[in-house]
Amino acid sequence: MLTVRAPATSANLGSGFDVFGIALGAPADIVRVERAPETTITVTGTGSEFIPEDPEKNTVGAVADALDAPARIEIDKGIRPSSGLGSSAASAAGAAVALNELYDRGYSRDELVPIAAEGEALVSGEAHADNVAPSLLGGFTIVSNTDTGSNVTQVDASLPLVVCLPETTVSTRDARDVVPDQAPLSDIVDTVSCAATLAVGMARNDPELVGQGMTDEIVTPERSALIDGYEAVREAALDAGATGVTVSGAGPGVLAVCRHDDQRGQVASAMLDAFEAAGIESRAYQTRVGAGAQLYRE
Ligand SMILES: Nc1ncnc2c1ncn2[C@@H]1O[C@H](COP(=O)(O)OP(=O)(O)OP(=O)(O)O)[C@@H](O)[C@H]1O
Ligand SMILES: N[C@@H](CCO)C(=O)O
Repeated sequence: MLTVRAPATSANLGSGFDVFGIALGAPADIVRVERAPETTITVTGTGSEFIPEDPEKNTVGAVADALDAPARIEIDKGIRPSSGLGSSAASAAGAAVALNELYDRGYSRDELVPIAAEGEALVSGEAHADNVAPSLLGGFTIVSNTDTGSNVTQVDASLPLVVCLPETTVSTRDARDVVPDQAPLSDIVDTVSCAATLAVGMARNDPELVGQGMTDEIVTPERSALIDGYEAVREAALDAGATGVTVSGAGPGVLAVCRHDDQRGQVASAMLDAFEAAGIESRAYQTRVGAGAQLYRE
């Protein structure tokens, strides 16, 4: 049996809607595979009661199909679904790495990105790759769509992070419905400026530049309105020393970038307290930008 640990991810980072993503050190999904005449799936772990085991409906089923790699697949969920932490993408990325190895398909990690994105198409209606790319490659990723597919640029960034996850859910489908079709040119100019600043910050491991570049006035204001307590949590994290705060992926997770590891405790406490003051239970992960999916043999 082959085992893969596939990390959670945070997409968008404010200014990079559908483009930027980072791998998180924690949490993660564990995906185990062994050859079988047809694909079967079992799901255990956090939120597993909301995840279909039917291969036609689970992201890993789409990946097994795309790789023509039928298998008995066990998913142990460490990442709650509809969290904004790339739960569905982590399973897909883990399955892509595991099945590629199991059937000796020989694809590189870059080549597995569009294959794992087939799973995302199944659940959100679009094969967006901004969660599967960092889960496969680790670090900070930039996904761009071209006529011939998608290109991914990756940087091994290293930054201290806090991700605070309220006990509420937001489905990516619903969160995509509130994204505006058009935006004023001045907002687009500001977003490009922020995105460029953030990318340079990642390349330099500079939390000030990354935090500065996490602002966007087009998508995040609409998305954050779906998260009760968001503004208070954001302000609390900034007051506690975070350099930037934004919605993680489609939400409701909230991502904060910190200057150093020791600061994460106070930022996490501030975010938890602000959610609690809004009457919402939450949990916080004190983590860092992490590595991509890791393969183990048992
Ligand atoms: N292996 C899987 N893991 C998690 N969710 C899955 C999986 N397969 C199918 N799903 C479905 O995908 C949906 C969750 O995906 P959704 O995109 O809303 O949230 P997410 O993956 O946490 O992240 P994000 O907001 O970061 O994209 C749920 O309806 C869930 O049942
Ligand atoms: N970029 C996607 C990622 C979902 O995690 C979105 O924000 O809808």
